[in-house]
Amino acid sequence: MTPDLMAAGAERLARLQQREAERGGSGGRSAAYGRVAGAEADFAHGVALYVEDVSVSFDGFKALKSLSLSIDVGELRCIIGPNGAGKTTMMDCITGKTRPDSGRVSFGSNVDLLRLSEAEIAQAGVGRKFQKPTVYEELSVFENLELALKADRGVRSALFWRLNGEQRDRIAEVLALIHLQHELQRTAGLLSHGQKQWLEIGMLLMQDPKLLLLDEPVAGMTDEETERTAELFLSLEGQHSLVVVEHDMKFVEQLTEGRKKVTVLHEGSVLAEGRLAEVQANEKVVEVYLGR
Ligand SMILES: Nc1ncnc2c1ncn2[C@@H]1O[C@H](COP(=O)(O)OP(=O)(O)OP(=O)(O)O)[C@@H](O)[C@H]1O
Repeated sequence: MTPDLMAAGAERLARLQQREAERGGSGGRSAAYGRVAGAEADFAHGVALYVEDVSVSFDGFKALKSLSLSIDVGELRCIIGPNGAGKTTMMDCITGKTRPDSGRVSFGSNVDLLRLSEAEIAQAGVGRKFQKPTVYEELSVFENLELALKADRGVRSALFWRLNGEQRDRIAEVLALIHLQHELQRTAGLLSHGQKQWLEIGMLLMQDPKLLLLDEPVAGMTDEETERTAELFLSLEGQHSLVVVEHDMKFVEQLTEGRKKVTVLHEGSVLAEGRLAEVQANEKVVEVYLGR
């Protein structure tokens, strides 16, 4: 990128941040990208996330009932289940959007996520991707990734802040991972739906989250985009723990490669866990999915 383009980008970035500051901050949006020291998780036991005995009610309706599951460091876990099973509520509890009535949610063996705010949870290294892409449409692909690095800086320091070589390398690496290396100057609003989803995942990756929660990431994607997304997630496995909530069974099949564990949620708790073929043959699971 030329110095002119960079200066123009920085100005637009500053205007955008100014507008957000005037609106009272971007809340969860910037919170999702800032990273602070303080809540360092301990992964020595090989577990990235523990959800233990979590229950949530909404006006007496039990959305989660003693839900327990754990995700290993570097694991890619698909969570499936019919509509209303509690998948989104579970993610909301992990990310601090919903407070459970009881139970425990811990990041690594030591960070009690129930005591942290949504912003602190993001800062501790838990990234969340909602179903709808939420990139900054008026900024370029590059600027979106740059912003993901700068989000924890004030407007003035963001304006005068320049990327160092390592950060440029990281952006280049992420651009290649999300297949947008040839689109870096393209305005994000002009990208396809699938490309916007990848860009948002790229923005999360800029903060190097230990745990990534992805809610129906391939909804609305073409078959080719879905395939590429599976490749992307498989390439992230090992370096990050990924929890993927998905209804698209072909995609789940690609991700699990015939051997990984899948969790089936139903009526707020775990109905079955095991390899995809095993849970698909499970009578209770078949019953729940009957007619789907
Ligand atoms: N804020 C809320 N107030 C009342 N009920 C809620 C609230 N949020 C979720 N529910 C209910 O809790 C249950 C679980 O919802 P949730 O969205 O977690 O399911 P889900 O598995 O994500 O479903 P889907 O696959 O359709 O997204 C549903 O019956 C839903 O109607």
